[in-house]
Parts: sequence; structure tokens; C-alpha cells
Amino acid sequence: MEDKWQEAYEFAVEVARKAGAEIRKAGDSEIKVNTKSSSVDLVTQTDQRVEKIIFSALKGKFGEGCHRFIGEESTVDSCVLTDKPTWIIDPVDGTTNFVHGFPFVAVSIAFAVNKELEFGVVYSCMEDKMYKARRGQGAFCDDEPIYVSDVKEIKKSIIISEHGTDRSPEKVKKIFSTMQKILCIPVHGLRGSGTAATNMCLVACGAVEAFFEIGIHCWDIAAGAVIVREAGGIILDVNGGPFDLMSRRMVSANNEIIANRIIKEIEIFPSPRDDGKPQLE
Ligand SMILES: O=P(O)(O)O[C@H]1[C@H](O)[C@@H](O)[C@H](O)[C@H](O)[C@@H]1O
Ligand SMILES: [Mg+2]
Repeated sequence: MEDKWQEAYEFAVEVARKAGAEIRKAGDSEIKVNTKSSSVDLVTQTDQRVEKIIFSALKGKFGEGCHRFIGEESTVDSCVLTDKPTWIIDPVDGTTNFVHGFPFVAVSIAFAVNKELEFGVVYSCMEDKMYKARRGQGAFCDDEPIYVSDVKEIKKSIIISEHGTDRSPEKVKKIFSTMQKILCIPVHGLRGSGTAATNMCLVACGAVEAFFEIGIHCWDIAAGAVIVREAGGIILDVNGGPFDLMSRRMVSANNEIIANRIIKEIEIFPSPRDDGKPQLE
């Protein structure tokens, strides 16, 4: 049978590489910063420009009629996933890092068909590392296969989490209470790169055992989700149920033992879904 989405997968890698080069170049000039949902939710002209570059390349190749497009900078209201082939992109994941020159910034491009993620590409552009995975075909970094770590003991793990951009005191309290409990298990360490897409690739290549966050969006994690699964890991909801791309929360881990141990400590707080549907408990 003809391999229907291989061309799209290869094109996504090409586009991510070009987008990353644009980001690197833009980092050498003055960066103008605006804010979105809060004073710490940053956006720059580069985020908007790179999203346009990616979308026009994809639309030029695949046409606007047949494919749907969800992007961090152009999705105004809710984003509903349909059965149509859909591109889900974050042009600059780690905008705060980009603004500050903290060297972890990623271009994240995912593709879903019939609501199922088909492939994901994460280009960590400051490190020049290309992570990619296609459903059923393994995960790669710079064309070398990558695998999650085989650690099963939580006390031998490194865990990543982030603080997000909603700094309401009651949410921050829950985030820190969760982190305190995990730190005191004790785990070997807590880390955070400042980009969800890169964090998921760190799980996929075995550098850490798990990454969890509440408050991320579908464009932060769609590509990373394919890469983690194809590297042998799992993605769950923070309540232990199945992962839901639009739920704005997830735990990605090397295995179920680590994931469930983390889930035991997570203090869940409300975060409105990306698709506007009611949030689960
Ligand atoms: O807004 P960008 O695209 O930089 O992405 C987000 C990160 O990916 C989160 O992990 C992180 O916690 C922040 O919420 C950050 O906003
Ligand atoms: Mg992002």
C-alpha cells in the first residue's frame, strides 16, 4: 500500500529546520516582547513570523482545503480536533527562553489524522538537534534511534516539571506542593528546560524519567507525544486516565511504574481545555 503520510513527515522535518534557522537568526537582533494571557506569557514578532512561514509552507504544499491548521499564534478561540488531517504547531516553544537567551528553544510540528497523532517533529534549534517520530516507526534524534530510560525505581529518577504562565497564588502553591512531595520521595533531581516539547524529547532519549505539567497547550505537546511513545514511553492524564491532547495536562514517562508514582503526588488544579469542552476531574 502507498505510504500516505511519508512525504508530509519528511516535509515537516525540512520546514522545522528552516523555521529553527529563522529563530536562531532572529535571536542575534533586538527582540521586541509583548504579552498574552499574563505578564509572564511572552510573545515576540519572531513567534508570529515563524508561524506564518511554517503555515505558508504547509498550505503551499498540501492546500488549505484538505488540511486543517492549529497554531499557537493564530488559534484565537478553542481548537477542536476533527477527523481531517490536521497540523498542530508551536513555532517557538520556549519563548521566554528565546527572549532571555536561555539556550533551549524548539519548533514543534505534529500531524494528526482521524484524531490520532501520525507523526511529530521537534527541532531544538539552539542545540541543532532534530527529534522526530512516526507512529509505529520508532523515534530518532538526528537520525539515530532513541529510547526511554529503563529505570523503574522512582528514587533513581530525574523528573521534569514547569511552572507555566499562570501565576495565581493558589495554582503556584499546588505546583510547589507537588514538586516538594516529589523531591522528598526523594528523587535524584528535579529539572526543567522551559520548553515542553524539549522536555518530552528528554524523556524520549532517556535523559530523564518523566515530565509532567498542567496548563500546557496541545501545540506544546502534540509532537512530543508521538516521540515519547515511539521511544517506548507512555503518556497519561495527570489523574491516571488516558491522555487527552486537548486537556492541557499530561504526564509523560519512561514506564507506567514511574508515571503512576508521580501521579500519586500531583495536586491537580483546574485549567480550561483547549477545545472548550468541560474539564475532567
Ligand atoms: O509559550 P511557549 O510556547 O513558550 O510554551 C510553554 C512551555 O512549553 C511550557 O512548558 C511552559 O511551562 C510555559 O507555559 C511556556 O509558555
Ligand atoms: Mg509552547
